[in-house]
Amino acid sequence: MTETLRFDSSSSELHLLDQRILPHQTAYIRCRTHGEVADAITTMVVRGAPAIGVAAAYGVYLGALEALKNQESISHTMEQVFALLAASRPTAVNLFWAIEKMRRVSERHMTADPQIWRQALLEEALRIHADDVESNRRMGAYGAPLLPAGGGVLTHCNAGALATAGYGTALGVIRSAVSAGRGIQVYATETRPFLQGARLTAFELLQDNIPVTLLCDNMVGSLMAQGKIQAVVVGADRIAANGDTANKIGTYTIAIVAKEHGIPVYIAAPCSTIDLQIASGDQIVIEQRDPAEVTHLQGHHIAAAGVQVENPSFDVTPARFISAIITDKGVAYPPYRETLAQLVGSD
Ligand SMILES: CSC[C@@H](O)[C@@H](O)C(=O)COP(=O)(O)O
Repeated sequence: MTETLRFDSSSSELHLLDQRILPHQTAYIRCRTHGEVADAITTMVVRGAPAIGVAAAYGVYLGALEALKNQESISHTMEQVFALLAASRPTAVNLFWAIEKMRRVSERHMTADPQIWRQALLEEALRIHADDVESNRRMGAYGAPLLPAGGGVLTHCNAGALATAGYGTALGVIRSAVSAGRGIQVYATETRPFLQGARLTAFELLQDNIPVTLLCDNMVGSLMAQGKIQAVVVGADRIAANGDTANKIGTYTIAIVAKEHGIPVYIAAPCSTIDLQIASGDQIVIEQRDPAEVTHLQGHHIAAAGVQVENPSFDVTPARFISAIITDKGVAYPPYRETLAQLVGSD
């Protein structure tokens, strides 16, 4: 699989696969400053909750290198670094989780020799990166048995290797089920307006020789009614303490239609996506993106000029529509307020 991101320690550059131009071109953008990383997150060069978190961790490290060259105090510069990265996208909690982890390491080593402080930050970013791949593989192993052998499995957006440091969350579960020989048929929604399904999910599954059938977003209900879908598995950007889950816009609609048809809906996400600080999905900030993403398709203006546009990037699926949450520490079932707290607190 094409690498989503890689850090070159010798040149201190973060190489990010430019996901805006996939699948037609494969090119990497090099980030040398925390500002370049923040910009790459905002402009969707890198996207997907776990990948955003990993990129932000390296962004903090690049900010630390800038702080060492600065005349201003290190702690003052680092506050600016944390703030800029935290403002890059609002919904995926993995961003804030990774920044917080980096902040703790920074504060712990602040009084040490500057080179020891710098090295500790690099090691933490590398650890966050490596742990993400491991946690996806564990999630895959926990989730694969839930998928129906020989059935149709629908996924939405891209919760794959491209949305993480590797292997994927929802697509990791699908990959594990395929490896275990469960013979599933994968259906991917197109995922307007950014087309993560058509461009990214289709690309990465085909790269792995996993057959996938593409659907326009508005075809989901019809396929469910025809009996072609036996399970839904998607990722998450933020899961509240009660299990309410923010994910790519359209997940809510899919979950309601799935419930009507008696089809289970599984969320696959690492514990770093669970935000126990918020009681319910009402408190999740939903990112509003540029109307041009809706009025234009690959740079072509397709909508009537002057039309008003809504472009929320995520929606919240209430916990009652979610059959189980597959995490890197095991599978949580309702009542989520208890089971998620137990999983997050466990070793
Ligand atoms: C493993 S990725 C989980 C989610 O981040 C994913 O489903 C999603 O909604 C991505 O949105 P995006 O706007 O492409 O960052």
